[in-house]
Amino acid sequence: MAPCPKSAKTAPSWRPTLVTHDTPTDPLLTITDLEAGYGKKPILTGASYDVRPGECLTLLGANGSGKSTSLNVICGFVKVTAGSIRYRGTEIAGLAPHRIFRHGIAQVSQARDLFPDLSVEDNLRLGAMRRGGDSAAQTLAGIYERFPRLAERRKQATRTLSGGEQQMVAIGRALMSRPGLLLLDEPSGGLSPQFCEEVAQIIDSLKAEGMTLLMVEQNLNLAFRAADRFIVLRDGKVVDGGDVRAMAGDHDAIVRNIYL
Ligand SMILES: Nc1ncnc2c1ncn2[C@@H]1O[C@H](COP(=O)(O)OP(=O)(O)OP(=O)(O)O)[C@@H](O)[C@H]1O
Repeated sequence: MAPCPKSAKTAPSWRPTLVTHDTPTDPLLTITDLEAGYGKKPILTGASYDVRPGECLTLLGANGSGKSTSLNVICGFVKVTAGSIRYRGTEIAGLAPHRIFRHGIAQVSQARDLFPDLSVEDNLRLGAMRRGGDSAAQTLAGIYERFPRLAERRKQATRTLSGGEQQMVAIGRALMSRPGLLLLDEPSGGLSPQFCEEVAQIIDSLKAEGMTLLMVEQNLNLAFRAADRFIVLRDGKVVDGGDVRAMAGDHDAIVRNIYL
């Protein structure tokens, strides 16, 4: 096992603020009867679920069940054909992606979507576009405290970083916007066991700081370690779900439900 990475143990100066609501139990995100797809091909066919403040909800499901599509719909990259997406009580279904981003939803996509020829710092700064000025500089300092490895490579072209380091840039860039809801699509995808552990520790620290997370993750060890609750998508609908701790480690039952 690789030594514990320094980056995940270092306490950052910036921490996400806990969201505040009129009622503490209000969901942060409420998805109701959501339908979406590509052209005439329906993918989500009436999905309903919510994400509560400060929790990590993991979307599970077989390949092609619509997990990534769900995140892309929430961000406005895939058009909603029916149903509702309410974030902090405001309807965001149908808004353009930049407006949804301004509402405080940031995504780390599977492809990471970094600008390979830009420096690490320039990629990070792009994440602060919804804000600016001194607070962006302060947040950048916090990101470097959280990821010292990126501080060392701040002037380096992003394409020259390892896959794991690029994932840190992608997560760091999303955090630069100080999101109220962070969407993570396969954060451990294609990473070595050492970086998977590092990603798991990053998620642990974000959760400890009160960040709300909606995650798609095929690595079930990571999914169940990070998640408070899970839902299972099948044929574009939610067919199962529950509290991870209540499963008391009986993850096989969930896996059977996903794949059989
Ligand atoms: N841009 C697109 N155009 C057309 N079809 C698409 C597009 N993106 C995804 N699909 C299709 O939508 C379905 C759901 O894809 P999605 O990526 O949401 O699944 P997933 O559950 O995340 O799968 P995986 O676990 O394999 O990543 C798949 O059949 C896929 O081929």
